Amino acid sequence: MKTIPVVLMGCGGVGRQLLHHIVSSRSLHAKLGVHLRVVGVCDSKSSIVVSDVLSMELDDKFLLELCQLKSNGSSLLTLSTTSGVEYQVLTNSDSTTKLIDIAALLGKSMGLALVDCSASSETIGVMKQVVDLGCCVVMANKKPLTSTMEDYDKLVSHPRRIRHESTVGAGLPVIASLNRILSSGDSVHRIVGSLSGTLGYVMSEVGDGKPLSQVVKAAKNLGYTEPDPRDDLSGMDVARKALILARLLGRRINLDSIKIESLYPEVMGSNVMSVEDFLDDGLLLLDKDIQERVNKASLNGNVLRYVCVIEGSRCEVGIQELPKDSPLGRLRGSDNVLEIYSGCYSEQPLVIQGAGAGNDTTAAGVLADILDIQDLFPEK
Ligand SMILES: NC(=O)C1=CN([C@@H]2O[C@H](COP(=O)(O)OP(=O)(O)OC[C@H]3O[C@@H](n4cnc5c(N)ncnc54)[C@H](OP(=O)(O)O)[C@@H]3O)[C@@H](O)[C@H]2O)C=CC1
Ligand SMILES: N[C@@H](CC=O)C(=O)O
Repeated sequence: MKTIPVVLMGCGGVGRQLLHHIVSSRSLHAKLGVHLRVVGVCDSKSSIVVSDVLSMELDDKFLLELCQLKSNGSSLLTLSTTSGVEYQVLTNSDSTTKLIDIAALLGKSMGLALVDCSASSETIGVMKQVVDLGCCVVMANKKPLTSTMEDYDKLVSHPRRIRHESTVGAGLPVIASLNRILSSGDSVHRIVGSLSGTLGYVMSEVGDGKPLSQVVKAAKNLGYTEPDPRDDLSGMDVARKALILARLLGRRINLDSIKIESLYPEVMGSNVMSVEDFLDDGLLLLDKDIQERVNKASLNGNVLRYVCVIEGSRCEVGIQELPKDSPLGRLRGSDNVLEIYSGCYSEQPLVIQGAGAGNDTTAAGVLADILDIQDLFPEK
């Protein structure tokens, strides 16, 4: 039996769903000869860590209680459990030091998978250090890989120990497929796709005549959006995915090299209004403009789609008018589609399509990534 010690950073929609998947997959994992031993869980303010990371785990009862607490909107600091687990609660200032200590201890013995299901840039420092300490990192969070080239180079310096399938297309096998193509020596010359579950859903719903202000709220309730939906509507979340793909193709570029079209003006930015004000008031002001664009496209037999194009030195994300019956035009709901053109796929692209957002599919992608690195962990 292999045991994979896991520390989870972020127990929001995706992180909690991951813990649920881990708990409900116990018997499957036992058959596969692997056990995921969760030794720590962190939120934005604190961390909970077992007293002895070499031998103990946060048991399933504890993990489910923790999920319940977080889904009620409480901080980990307020957890009181009926499970008998011995654990420590650390505040933010002590959490980083503790995580590094754990990584130093486990990295050279039984290994550690540090899983980033936060939406924060604050995790980058600790992620880089644990990589140096011989640990594995698994990410749903796009921010570490879209930081500076220096941060990126450090994070990917041990490719076998990093997995980030869910950063692009949620649970879809985008990164794995691209890595397979690239490792065979095939060269990818064009990627075009619809890479946002939120914007895919928004575009197909406003195309059906629903107001933007209504469908963005629905996308948030369905778990498709980033914590602040403006990260989706600004195009920034798609730009991050484009950057991750472009860097995978070997382009040494940063976010500021990407042409990005925003669906809202700067006066509705996060430095001007709160998320609540944007959702309640700001969005209403955008309804008319988007509906006019939808109607104009419709007169030409077209629909609006938010498209990512990576080709040569071109890397851009924005709204395009496309024929209703094109692969992107036919997309519905939160589905993503990605067309990859390469030497082997030159006339007809390799196409990857399916649900591209949602806590369930994203967490499933993260869990599959953790299992994918099991060979790096010793048999017990
Ligand atoms: N939802 C989806 O469809 C997809 C999401 N993703 C990515 O998954 C990630 C998580 O998304 P989601 O679960 O929806 O986001 P949520 O906002 O629901 O959860 C984020 C969690 O991260 C915690 N957090 C914030 N800062 C830190 C920090 N510095 N250290 C540790 N934890 C921290 C938050 O803590 P607190 O509870 O205290 O606020 C919260 O628990 C995002 O990066 C997103 O881009 C990727 C693909 C698809
Ligand atoms: N907010 C993102 C979630 C996945 O990355 C999206 O809508 O695609």
